[in-house]
Amino acid sequence: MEKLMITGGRPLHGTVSISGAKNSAIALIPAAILAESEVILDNLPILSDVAVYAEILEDLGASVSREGSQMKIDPSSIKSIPMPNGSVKKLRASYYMMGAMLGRFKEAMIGLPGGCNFEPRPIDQHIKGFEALGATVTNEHGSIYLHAKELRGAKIYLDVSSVGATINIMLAAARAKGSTIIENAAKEPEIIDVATLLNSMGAVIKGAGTETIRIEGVSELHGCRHSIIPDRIQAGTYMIAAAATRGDVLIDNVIPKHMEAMTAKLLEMGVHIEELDESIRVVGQRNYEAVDVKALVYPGFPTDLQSPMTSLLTQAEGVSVLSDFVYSSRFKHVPELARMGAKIRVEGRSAIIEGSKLNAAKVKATDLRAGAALVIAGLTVEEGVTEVGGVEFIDRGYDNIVENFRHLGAEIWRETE
Ligand SMILES: CC(=O)N[C@H]1[C@@H](OP(=O)(O)OP(=O)(O)OC[C@H]2O[C@@H](n3ccc(=O)[nH]c3=O)[C@H](O)[C@@H]2O)O[C@H](CO)[C@@H](O)[C@@H]1O
Ligand SMILES: C=C(OP(=O)(O)O)C(=O)O
Repeated sequence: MEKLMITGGRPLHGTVSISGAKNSAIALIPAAILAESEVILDNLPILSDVAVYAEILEDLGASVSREGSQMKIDPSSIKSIPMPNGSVKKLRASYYMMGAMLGRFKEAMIGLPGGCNFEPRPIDQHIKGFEALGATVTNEHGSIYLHAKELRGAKIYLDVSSVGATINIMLAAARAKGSTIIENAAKEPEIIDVATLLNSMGAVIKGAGTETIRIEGVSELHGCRHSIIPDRIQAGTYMIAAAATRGDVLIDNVIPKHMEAMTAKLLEMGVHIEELDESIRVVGQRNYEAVDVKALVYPGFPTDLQSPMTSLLTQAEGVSVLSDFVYSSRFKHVPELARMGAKIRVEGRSAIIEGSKLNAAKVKATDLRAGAALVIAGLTVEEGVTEVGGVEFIDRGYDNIVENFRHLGAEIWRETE
């Protein structure tokens, strides 16, 4: 097991280039199995979740090769094989194999997904969508069995605008007979990215990025080449780290429009921000104002930046209230930050954060973004060494995190426990 060691107190300076988005990559890779020929993905991040997804496809007989940030997937010899255990248990997004296999083979057997379990994460809306398309879905001994004689387009109203359910239904509906309409669809940029790939493969999808998505099913999809959008959550994490260390960092290869909720909150706190075409410069200040943050679905403040933001708010003067309206109890980072001297109490779906100086401590990440929060907290500590365990969670979602922070002047390194 590895841990990160951090000697903080150094303002971050320089430029960091953001890789492709995890939450796009791990939907685009399964989407590729809907094609009959090779799909090439560019700007792929180097993450453990991506490596695990490549394994899943290889286990099914696809040919997958990777060179740097490019992955070539030839799904022509893929087979329908049950996947009750193994790699599918290692990540959350293995649920996309349900929609992709259903679209391609009209059947699938997949173990319930793993990944970050900061609270119960139901998949009832995914199942409701598959059933509406004509599939029979059963849950037996921890695996989901899906089968359809034929997939037929349907009108599906999502009770919650779920990212995963929206994408999963798009995957299955792309090769169903007739039209599908998803109402109350999620609007996250990664959904547009998946629709763009599917349309380049020959699918007919309109409205991705709005609450109504229309899909005209087609009988066959072909290979194509696609470049993945930048990771807005990694970008937001570096913006927060720059502000927290009172540094001056240019975050490059971002889509500033995707960062609006983050940028607005930093400006409200008193952080200096310059927005350029494909980059954002964050200049930290000595004093920050306490603010209230509400994590919501896109274009609201992202829940995935809620934990890193908690660490920054410990550096503000006064009391901030951070509420998560997507995941009501995503606060496993709070007791760990408390070990570092943070004054935070959780009430219902809110964390109430009082500004305070943090101290070095031995802490443990229990999920990906909790890990990012602890690294940021460690970077602000002026004396001593902070030890962050649970690095395997951080490696799920941060491409080259140690090298990137070192390049920005941080003293951070890996050690084996
Ligand atoms: C692989 C991936 O892209 N993960 C992201 C995706 O997760 P994921 O797709 O799992 O998250 P959802 O958008 O589905 O979840 C949003 C909310 O809907 C609820 N819900 C969801 C599905 C369902 O069938 N029933 C239900 O009740 C969830 O419990 C949660 O409260 O979006 C989340 C919210 O932006 C992010 O935190 C994750 O990083
Ligand atoms: C929760 C996250 O990811 P996943 O849904 O893949 O667990 C995340 O990226 O913060």
